[in-house]
Amino acid sequence: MSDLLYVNGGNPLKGTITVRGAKNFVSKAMVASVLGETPSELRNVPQIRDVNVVTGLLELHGVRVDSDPVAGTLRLDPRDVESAHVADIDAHAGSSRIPILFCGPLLHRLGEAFIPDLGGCHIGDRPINYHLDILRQFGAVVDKREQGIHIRAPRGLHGTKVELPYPSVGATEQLLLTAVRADGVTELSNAAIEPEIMDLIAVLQKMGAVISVDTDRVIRVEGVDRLVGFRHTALADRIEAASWASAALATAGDVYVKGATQPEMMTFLNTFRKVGGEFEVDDEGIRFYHPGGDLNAIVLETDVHPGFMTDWQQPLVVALTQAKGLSIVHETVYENRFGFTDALRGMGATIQVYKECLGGRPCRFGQRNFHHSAVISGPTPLAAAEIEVPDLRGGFSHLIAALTAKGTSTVRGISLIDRGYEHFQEKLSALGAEVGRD
Ligand SMILES: CC(=O)N[C@H]1[C@@H](OP(=O)(O)OP(=O)(O)OC[C@H]2O[C@@H](n3ccc(=O)[nH]c3=O)[C@H](O)[C@@H]2O)O[C@H](CO)[C@@H](O)[C@@H]1O
Ligand SMILES: C=C(OP(=O)(O)O)C(=O)O
Repeated sequence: MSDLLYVNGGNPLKGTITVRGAKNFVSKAMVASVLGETPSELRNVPQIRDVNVVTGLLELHGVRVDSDPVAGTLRLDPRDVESAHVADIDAHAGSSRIPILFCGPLLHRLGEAFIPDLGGCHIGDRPINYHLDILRQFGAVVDKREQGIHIRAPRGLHGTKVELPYPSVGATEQLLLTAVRADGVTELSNAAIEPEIMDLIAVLQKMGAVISVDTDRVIRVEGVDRLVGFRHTALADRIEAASWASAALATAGDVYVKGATQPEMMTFLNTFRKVGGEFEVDDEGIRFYHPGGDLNAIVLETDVHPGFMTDWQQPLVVALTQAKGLSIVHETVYENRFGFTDALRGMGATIQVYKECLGGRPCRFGQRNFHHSAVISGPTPLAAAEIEVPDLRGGFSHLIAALTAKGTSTVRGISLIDRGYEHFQEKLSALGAEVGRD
């Protein structure tokens, strides 16, 4: 199928779509299954490319994966991991951020692992130094090689005390997936506590792990000798839900997101309301709509949970181009997440990016050369354009811009969006958008 989408914009998105399990949880739960002695079952799994990539990695390592994509169920049987001969790991290098999380489970199962270079969105340098430091603290020996890292644990893995310099999601997950079967107690200070991490902890607890989370970002894990499989229904994708909410706002539409849940979206909902959007929560999902009249400019800072998620930022910025006045957005999680605004400027948006920390407290990127603050002046009509998708959320943001603009836009590279948005073209059509491929 062509990698280009035609979007005839200018009409409000209206209707109902469904979101399923969170990309940033499902892939980690799939990795956790390797730690079990018996098969696991994961439900509410979306059909997205990251799930396919992790399925490929698991199969490579001898995990049998049976999937019912329509029902959204995965059965993961790790009983043959020890007998797998991994010769072809490069096949999946570069596709996602997940390979690094195989370290702990594979060290426990096999005593060694080869991890290819990571992929994921190009929104900053995205080093893995915290991951490697954590693994070394557990007693692993890490050799950097040309196309990845080779890691071994000749003397086993032992509980340790770690303080993260920054509450990294991936590094917290690395620690959890390694500590659950390490010898002794592990304590992590300054841990990330995103809802997807809490759901991973729930999965590990079902498997037999002993993990406690304090209110001060301290996680304690008591290592156990064996873990079993889990049965679990993935929490909803709060990033996808917020993306559709932003699309509803930018196009002056009305979208009911079935499956969206309030507790994980509290911070987004507060911001959505301040911008002038309205929402109604019920037992099945959340209705997001533009009530008419002007939208309001806001000052916003992205942060780790419970702050405003960085992954919500890019779609919302498109809606802010339609708000009255000057909005300020300070991106404090990634140093390079405003590249997508180039295309918005080309469509008529007034957005300036700055190296300074605007609008709030200074962040890690302040005294350095990163354009990590944006000032958006609106409202500005957007004009149809030819756009190239830069990354997952930036790509969805470009789609929203094309839907907001009158006329026909061409959006290239849309397969990047498949990594995190299930059936997005069908969903757009269900909301009345005029979209098509050659
Ligand atoms: C697959 C997945 O779940 N991806 C999510 C995960 O990414 P990911 O787990 O990669 O993000 P992290 O929370 O680790 O990154 C946060 C910050 O820490 C820095 N850092 C991280 C690790 C490290 O070893 N060294 C280091 O300096 C990063 O460069 C970044 O500036 O959390 C991010 C923050 O909520 C989300 O945007 C991503 O959607
Ligand atoms: C940055 C993202 O994902 P990843 O970490 O998989 O690149 C995202 O989901 O927006």
